[in-house]
Amino acid sequence: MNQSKEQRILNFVLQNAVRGDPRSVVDTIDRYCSQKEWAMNVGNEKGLILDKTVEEASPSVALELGSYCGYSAVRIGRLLKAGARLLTVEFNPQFAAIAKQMIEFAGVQDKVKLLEGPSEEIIPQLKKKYEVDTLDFVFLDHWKDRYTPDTILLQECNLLRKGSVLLADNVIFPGAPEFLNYVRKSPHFQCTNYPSHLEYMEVEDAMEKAVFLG
Ligand SMILES: O=C(NCCCCc1cc2cnccc2s1)c1cc(-c2ccc(F)cc2)cc(O)c1O
Ligand SMILES: [Mg+2]
Repeated sequence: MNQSKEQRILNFVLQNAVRGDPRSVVDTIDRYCSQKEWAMNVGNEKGLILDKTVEEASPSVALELGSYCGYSAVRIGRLLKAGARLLTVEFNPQFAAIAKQMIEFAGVQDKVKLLEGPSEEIIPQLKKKYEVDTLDFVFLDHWKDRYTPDTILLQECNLLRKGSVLLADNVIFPGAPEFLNYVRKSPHFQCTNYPSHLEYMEVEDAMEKAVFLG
């Protein structure tokens, strides 16, 4: 049975990156996906916006929706302070298996926990099953039409506190127009747009930061 693209990306990392070195894992994935096969990692240009937002938020508890191969989970995990943790959610079992191995190879498995399942099932379990009080940082990178319902669900589940930072990928391409409309019109969010480009391409894209005001 021939390999999936995601398996080829993981194998390239296992053979070319340095075990326990998150930076080398991130750089190696970017090298493969810019030179060999495009893949929907957040990439290095938007990755720098992600880095700055995470460093500014300095989260104790972070959530990622959409793990894919684990690129942004490793990118976020490497920046977390001692004792801080990232919960990353993936619903595709094949992608989840790749992401788990990527996270372990990078050496961030003590800070990053991968949860398998759809976001609308996992989010309501975060408080009781995963011992979350509130989320300091949320990276939205899953189905673009789930950004808005899941942002509403996070509020309904009392998972956001004054100052919680949401960062959404792909608000221009593939696009999340309904999410932009929702957070920019809501009195409960302070929004900032970060123009960028689609990973590994010269196509316009952007990230949107939405800070919860309580
Ligand atoms: O779809 C994208 N990401 C979501 C896929 C994961 C689905 C999930 C649903 C779900 C539900 N619950 C929990 C976890 C999860 S994970 C995506 C797509 C492109 C793209 C694709 C074609 C193209 F030509 C140009 C860009 C670029 C990107 O940066 C993306 O992020
Ligand atoms: Mg994305």
